[in-house]
Amino acid sequence: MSLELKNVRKNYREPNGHDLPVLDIPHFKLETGEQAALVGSSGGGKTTLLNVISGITKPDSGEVLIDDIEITRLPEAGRDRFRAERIGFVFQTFNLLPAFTAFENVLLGMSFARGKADRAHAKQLLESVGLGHRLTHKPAQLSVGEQQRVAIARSLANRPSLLLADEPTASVDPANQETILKLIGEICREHNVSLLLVTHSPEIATQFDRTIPLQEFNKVLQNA
Ligand SMILES: Nc1ncnc2c1ncn2[C@@H]1O[C@H](COP(=O)(O)OP(=O)(O)OP(=O)(O)O)[C@@H](O)[C@H]1O
Repeated sequence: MSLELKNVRKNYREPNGHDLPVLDIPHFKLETGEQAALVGSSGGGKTTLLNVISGITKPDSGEVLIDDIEITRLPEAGRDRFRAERIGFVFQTFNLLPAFTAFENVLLGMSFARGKADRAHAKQLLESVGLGHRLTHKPAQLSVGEQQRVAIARSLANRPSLLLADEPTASVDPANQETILKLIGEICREHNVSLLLVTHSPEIATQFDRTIPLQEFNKVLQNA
């Protein structure tokens, strides 16, 4: 899946009524199958950018094109459907459902968009993140690194073509960070998924094909 942003701007309204510019992106492109890490400091607009790309937040102006479909033109329900069917997410806090097993968490990730759960695919995903022997464990019975691996398996449950990862190793201890990053990279390659990862850590970013400082293409940060 290719992703392109053109002249995307987003301001927030501050409690005092002033506008707070967060994004002003003349152009950004992620090619099909590419893996890129965006690096930016806290408050630089990383989460806002991911929300704009996935259609959760509408920019004030500009275009977001995914495989040449202008998602910024879709109505909210259309953006929700597009996101559910085509985009996977990995979060800093894993957002697993505590009452369900690893296997059920992955199954639940797929049922919303596709209408039917593919049990064999869920099992295969958990096996490919090294958790074939932990299918019936609940999140509290898994280590933190294993929980993140379940979340990675779940993020690909709907066979998305773009994976957005927001600080995916922030809750994982340093020894496991590299393993998790490698795993995300490998599983995206294996399933032909484009990857956009955001992080505040330049060290994490260097592990990907392309490292892009947010300030390089977000003019708000250049003018700050
Ligand atoms: N709904 C909102 N209303 C007003 N201001 C907001 C809103 N959401 C975010 N902001 C502000 O916009 C800026 C960018 O926020 P954002 O969450 O995108 O940054 P970030 O780079 O993801 O930060 P962090 O790494 O700390 O999570 C911050 O200064 C934040 O305070």
